[in-house]
Amino acid sequence: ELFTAISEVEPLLETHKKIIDDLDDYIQKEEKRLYVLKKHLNLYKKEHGMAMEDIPNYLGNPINAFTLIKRLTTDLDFIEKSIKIGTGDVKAALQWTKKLLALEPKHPRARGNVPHFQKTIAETEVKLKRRRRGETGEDDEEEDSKPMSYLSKERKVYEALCRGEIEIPSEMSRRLKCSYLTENHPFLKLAPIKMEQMYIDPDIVVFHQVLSDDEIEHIKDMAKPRFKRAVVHDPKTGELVPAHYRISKSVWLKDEESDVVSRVSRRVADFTGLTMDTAEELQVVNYGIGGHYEPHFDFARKEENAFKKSSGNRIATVLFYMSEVAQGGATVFTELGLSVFPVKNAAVFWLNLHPSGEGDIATRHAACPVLRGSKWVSNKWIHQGGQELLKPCNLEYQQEDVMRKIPRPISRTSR
Ligand SMILES: O=C(O)CCC(=O)C(=O)O
Ligand SMILES: [Fe+2]
Repeated sequence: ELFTAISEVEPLLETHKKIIDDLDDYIQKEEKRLYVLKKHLNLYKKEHGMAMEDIPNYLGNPINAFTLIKRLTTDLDFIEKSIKIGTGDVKAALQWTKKLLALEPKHPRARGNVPHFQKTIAETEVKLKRRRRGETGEDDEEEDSKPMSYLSKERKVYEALCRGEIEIPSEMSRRLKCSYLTENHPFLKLAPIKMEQMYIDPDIVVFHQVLSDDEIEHIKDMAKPRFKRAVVHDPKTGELVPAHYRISKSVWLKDEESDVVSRVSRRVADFTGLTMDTAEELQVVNYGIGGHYEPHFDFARKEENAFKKSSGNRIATVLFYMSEVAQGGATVFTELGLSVFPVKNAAVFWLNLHPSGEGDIATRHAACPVLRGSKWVSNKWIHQGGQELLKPCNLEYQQEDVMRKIPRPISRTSR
């Protein structure tokens, strides 16, 4: 009978409508995705055309060099992701395939697809996790042992400090002084060093004009042919390894290699009042565009093996600025909210350890990415060994992980 037959077909129109809506929705999403991909393709084509017209001129512009690298790394990740989205929602596909198998357990395509979908989901999750870790610059163990909120908060502070958006409290900046350093060595009575306080407790100071242009050129010339990718101490093994969170090239120069290098060491001893007998060699570092060193401590944590073989922990850091940086490249202290922008010929100095010898976690710092230009620094890490008679110690036990209030109250007697 015609009538009954039509009544049974009628509900199919609902399915028909749903298919129209779903297809419509799918096509719209695909069109949007293709539009974004086409936009990227056109940009790639345009930039490539411009680059081929005059390659040295194109790559000589740091913005072009930087965006080329960016297009081939982070942008490509994004493109890959949006192409993958085009192949469907893998999690939903897995769910539907499982439902199909419940009805039709022997369906050969469905059975074959399940492991394939599971593999794709697992791979995507590993990639996401790796990307998250890359952002923090921490390794697995540290990431697991610290709440994510601490690291993401630090990241925000780090980025804001790099942009120069955070100022130290006015109560602190009012107390900061510039002076001539004449103590520590008779030589300084003749040629005092200009000292600028940047922060009080922990004390961070900048010594101005402590390297001459000629000395800088000499050190750079020695370093250039010997540069290697910079490394860090692996917290577990103490071995030196490359790390994604430290991007630069570096080299170590010995005092014996050149009069300039040994003169620099002597000068550090003069203006810090500390012995260089146990100090590390002079490390020279060059950061290109995008080069950086994410937040870290210069001292070894208790659980680390870094300085087991050398004379104690890194009591102090002297960081010489051997260039200005056109844009970016500040040294920032994430616990203090302090940015130090490189000034050529100057050196920034701070103590990494409390008087008790415990690591001072307020000294956590980072080198911001260079946006334009190139950044040259060199540093001298001074160790505890041999400082016993030069630096008064303190029996007060200051635990490494106890965060003292910052800014810390400044005692009257010590200032
Ligand atoms: O380059 C800088 O500004 C800081 C470098 C640094 O923190 C380091 O090498 O340990
Ligand atoms: Fe450092």
